[in-house]
Amino acid sequence: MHISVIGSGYVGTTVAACFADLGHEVTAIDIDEDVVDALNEGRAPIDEPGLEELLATHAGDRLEATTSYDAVPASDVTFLAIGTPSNEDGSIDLTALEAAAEAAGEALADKSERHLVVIKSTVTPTSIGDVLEPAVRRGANGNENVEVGMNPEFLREGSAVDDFLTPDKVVFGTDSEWATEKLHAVFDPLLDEHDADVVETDPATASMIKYANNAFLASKISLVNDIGNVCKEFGLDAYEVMAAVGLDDRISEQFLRSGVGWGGSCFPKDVDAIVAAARDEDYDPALLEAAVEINDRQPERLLELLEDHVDLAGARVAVLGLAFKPQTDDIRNSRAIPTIETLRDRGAEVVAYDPVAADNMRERFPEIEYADSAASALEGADGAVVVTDWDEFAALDEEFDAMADPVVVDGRRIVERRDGLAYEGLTW
Ligand SMILES: NC(=O)c1ccc[n+]([C@@H]2O[C@H](COP(=O)([O-])OP(=O)(O)OC[C@H]3O[C@@H](n4cnc5c(N)ncnc54)[C@H](O)[C@@H]3O)[C@@H](O)[C@H]2O)c1
Ligand SMILES: O=c1ccn([C@@H]2O[C@H](COP(=O)(O)OP(=O)(O)O[C@H]3O[C@H](CO)[C@@H](O)[C@H](O)[C@H]3O)[C@@H](O)[C@H]2O)c(=O)[nH]1
Repeated sequence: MHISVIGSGYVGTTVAACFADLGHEVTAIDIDEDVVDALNEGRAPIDEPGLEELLATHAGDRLEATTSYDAVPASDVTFLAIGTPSNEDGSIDLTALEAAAEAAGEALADKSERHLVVIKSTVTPTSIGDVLEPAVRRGANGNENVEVGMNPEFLREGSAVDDFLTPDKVVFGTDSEWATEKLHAVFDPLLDEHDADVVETDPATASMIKYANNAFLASKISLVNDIGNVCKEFGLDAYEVMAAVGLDDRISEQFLRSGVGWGGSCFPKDVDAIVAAARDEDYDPALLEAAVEINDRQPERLLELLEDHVDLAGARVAVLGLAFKPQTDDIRNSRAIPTIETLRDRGAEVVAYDPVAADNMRERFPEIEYADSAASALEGADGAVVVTDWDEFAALDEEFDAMADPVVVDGRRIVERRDGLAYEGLTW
């Protein structure tokens, strides 16, 4: 099958490389020439385990990249994997996706066979019916052969290839049996190798499934953080409590790690977008609003615990971990950002360390100091906070002895407690 994938970011590149690996002929389309050149040379424009190997194997053979939409009508199915960022009020900004949808439609205006355009981006339930399908139809000049469907993506950064190739479920949101069959033809090579549930529904429901999924996971972490804060007040260990709670199959042991909260390019943006979409319909989703509020509060609680030991004004504070989670250099909505902002507001001198994300954070905070190891960040510091659970922080030991005052507040339960170190866990 020939598949065109429009947008070659985290999702588009992973999806294009994996489709090629599953035996499809794939054309990746992006407006960014550097991205297109990288793909054609078999290089990954983003850092994801296993992606470079797939691109090196299939580039120039089953996978080609271009800036031109000419490949769209030549393909059987087109996927749109364009960013859907937030407007100031948290609502979804469809500008880039709408433009790409219209351009895909234009490329299909003269196609005489049926063609399926699949939205892979995360979009609110009314986006397809109100904005994206009309954009495709406008571009296609009313060509009845063009149909629009939805196939949300559940991969995580840092394990994108593996997540895509071994999903728990795939969701097909379509308006016709023909479109559902097309999506089966795309995914059957994957489903032959890997047993996943297939959910067949309409495009709006498929869109909502993606938001419900992310809203549930983000709220699960906020609930765990709320319970964790309560545990801390009672002097109890939230990890011991939640390990037992997670033995209940209805709850599951995953996503029970309490701490400084959730960040990244998806949870904050997607929870904000579905809250804004619900408010637009005159419904206030109280639990989701509370999930955001609890998440916003955790960095403040981290620093309150530090203030029990250190007067922040004039203190030198080491911030360990800048990425929104380990195994990535992505700092988007990292909890390190409000942590550093508040430290600076309170007059602290910040020295930051991350194994890979420091360059990205330097663009956000050029004025703070960046250390090239955790050890040198800790040297002479009056206090330290842990924001990202990088494995290397678990090995820190005598490095704490070089602090002016060995105090650490751990926002991820990664540092080992030991004698001679004033250790505070955020929720334990
Ligand atoms: N990043 C994730 O982990 C993840 C996971 C699941 C779903 N999603 C969703 O998938 C969508 C895409 O996210 P992403 O992280 O891959 O975005 P991204 O910003 O990494 O990539 C988008 C790409 O689209 C390209 N582009 C923009 N306009 C274009 C146009 N008109 N024609 C062709 N290319 C164009 C950009 O140059 C960029 O390379 C979003 O809706 C996101 O919420 C993301
Ligand atoms: O028990 C946990 C698990 C995660 N996190 C935090 O939650 C955030 C998100 O983590 P994760 O879900 O691993 O990363 P993402 O790459 O953002 O993936 C999420 O967002 C994607 C984009 O929508 C979805 O496709 C994925 O299914 C969904 O897990 C990070 O800040 C983590 O530190 C916790 O605090 N505690």
